[in-house]
Amino acid sequence: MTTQASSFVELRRQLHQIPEPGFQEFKTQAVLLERIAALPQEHLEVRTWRTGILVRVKGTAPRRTFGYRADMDALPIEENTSYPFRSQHPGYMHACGHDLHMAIGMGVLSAFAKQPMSDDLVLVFQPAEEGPGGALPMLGSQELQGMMPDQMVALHIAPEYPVGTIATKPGILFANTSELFIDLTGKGGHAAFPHQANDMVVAAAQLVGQLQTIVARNINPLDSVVVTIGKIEGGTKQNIIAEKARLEGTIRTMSIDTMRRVKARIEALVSGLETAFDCKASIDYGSNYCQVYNNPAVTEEFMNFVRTDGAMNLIECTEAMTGEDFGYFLERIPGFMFWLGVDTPYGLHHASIEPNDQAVDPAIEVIVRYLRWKSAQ
Ligand SMILES: CC(=O)N[C@@H](CCC[C@H](N)C(=O)O)C(=O)O
Repeated sequence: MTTQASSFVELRRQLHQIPEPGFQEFKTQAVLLERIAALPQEHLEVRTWRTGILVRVKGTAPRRTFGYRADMDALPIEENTSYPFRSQHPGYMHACGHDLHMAIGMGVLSAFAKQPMSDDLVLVFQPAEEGPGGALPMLGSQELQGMMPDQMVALHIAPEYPVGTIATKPGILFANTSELFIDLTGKGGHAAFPHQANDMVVAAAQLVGQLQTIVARNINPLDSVVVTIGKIEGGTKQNIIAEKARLEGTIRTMSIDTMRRVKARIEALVSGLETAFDCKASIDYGSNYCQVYNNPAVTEEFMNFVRTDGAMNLIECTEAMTGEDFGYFLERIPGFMFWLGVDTPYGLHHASIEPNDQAVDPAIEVIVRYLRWKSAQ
């Protein structure tokens, strides 16, 4: 879609071309800061935190602070879209919609910079959502102190819904997550003498199969768990037995208790593998995100607002096994996250995902109307 782009759609397309991984969003930060500098400055207070940005828009008679968060980082994916504005950074792509999230955030910020509401607004541009997680350290930062919102909102694009759709629910929306890194060390050797070596490619292959038994055999079928291995590395050449292998994955659960159970099973299987293959194994759980829990009262109020407002179609959705470190904001601050329809056949994290950015302007407008309405309460 390249017809008649609004200023915020243009921004989305500009950001789409410069995808950067977590805590390396330098160009992204510079583009956003330049846009912020072009806004009327009299009500703004701008701070940076690492590669993130915090902007307070002072209200006309503030009683509260409303927060809006947009994440900034991209994924290590080689883009395969038909976009004329595709990624200029080989091996990186905005495949999770953070380019749209930031453009919508900038639209919300622009509206209030030009015409503040009575309460304060804090726009949070947050790095490193895909990993290692920017929300938790940002929440503990000096820069956010004194700007802490009383209520938080964020959105995530949803490929499966048409443009003009908002989907959310009270209570749990996204899962608890834990990254998973398993390193295996055996004994390398000549491909022709397997009895003199200890092959970590075979061990890794077995472990991938065994890990699938956790969901199938150890978890109550009425509970929901994901164990995904997204990457395997091992060996150096086709005729050398691999001394080392590494598995990288993620665990998703609906409760902390189940997360503990899954990790205990992984540890038991890995320990068994060490015995079975006479190898050494180590497990690293990387970064962990808490669930995204939508405050029921605030979410229901928002859902009623969207129904009454009538500009967008509201769907009460079910929870998903996605993760989001926005959960850490919601752990401390009442608020909610919602899905925004962008109507594309490819899913999140797919190299061919082409979110329809005609969703950007209606999203800005509904969020601005909602915040003005809330501030008038
Ligand atoms: C919305 C979304 O896709 N979020 C990511 C969050 C990743 C968390 C962490 N790096 C992990 O992989 O566990 C997701 O994959 O759900």
